[in-house]
Amino acid sequence: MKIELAGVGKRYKMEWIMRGVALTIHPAQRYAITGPNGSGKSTLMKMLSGHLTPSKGKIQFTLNDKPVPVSEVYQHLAYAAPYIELIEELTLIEALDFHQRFKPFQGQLQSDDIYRILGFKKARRKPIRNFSSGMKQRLKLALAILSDTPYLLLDEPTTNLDTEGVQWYRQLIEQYTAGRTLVIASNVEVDFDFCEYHIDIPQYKH
Ligand SMILES: Nc1ncnc2c1ncn2[C@@H]1O[C@H](COP(=O)(O)OP(=O)(O)OP(=O)(O)O)[C@@H](O)[C@H]1O
Repeated sequence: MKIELAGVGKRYKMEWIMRGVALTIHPAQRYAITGPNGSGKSTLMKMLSGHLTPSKGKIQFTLNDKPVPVSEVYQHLAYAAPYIELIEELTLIEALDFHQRFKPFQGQLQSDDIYRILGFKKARRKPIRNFSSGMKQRLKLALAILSDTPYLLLDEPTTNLDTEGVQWYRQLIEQYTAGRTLVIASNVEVDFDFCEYHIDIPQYKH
């Protein structure tokens, strides 16, 4: 996926969160969006996902040299973020089945492989509402990273993860993101230090 932003700005009421964003996210490259709390990382991620319309300027999505209408971007996208909730009523088995109906997993990955990758096989019949916050975060990340989509957005990926969880996240990135367009919003180096490009939000504040 290629994403081109021209003169993009976002305003909530009278406050401009960002202005004059001109950048191109190139296919199969990895980008980090950085900036202090409240600077607008999530706002930019939501615009990059097609879920939020800019107040000013234009965003164009292109896949394999064909334009993608903003209403269809979600079909090519996997997105994990604190504000995108899991369905808490489902058990893990049900959540994986439900997810696969809309977004198949990569290659030959079956539910059994996903349990193994997640590392909590015993929780298969547990409702997600009873998962710990770290387990929920692992599940969110696995659903997004293991999906077979060309475009992947991760907002604050290591929230609630312990040291082992952070290493687990980095290994998933290494194994399952080759050839995909990856954008990570975070303030924690370990989340994004492997990204080729860094986009610092404060530069768009003026
Ligand atoms: N729906 C909304 N209505 C009004 N203001 C909003 C809305 N969403 C975000 N904002 C404001 O936009 C600014 C940027 O918020 P955003 O969540 O994008 O920042 P962030 O860089 O992701 O922050 P954090 O690191 O704390 O997650 C904040 O001042 C926030 O209050």
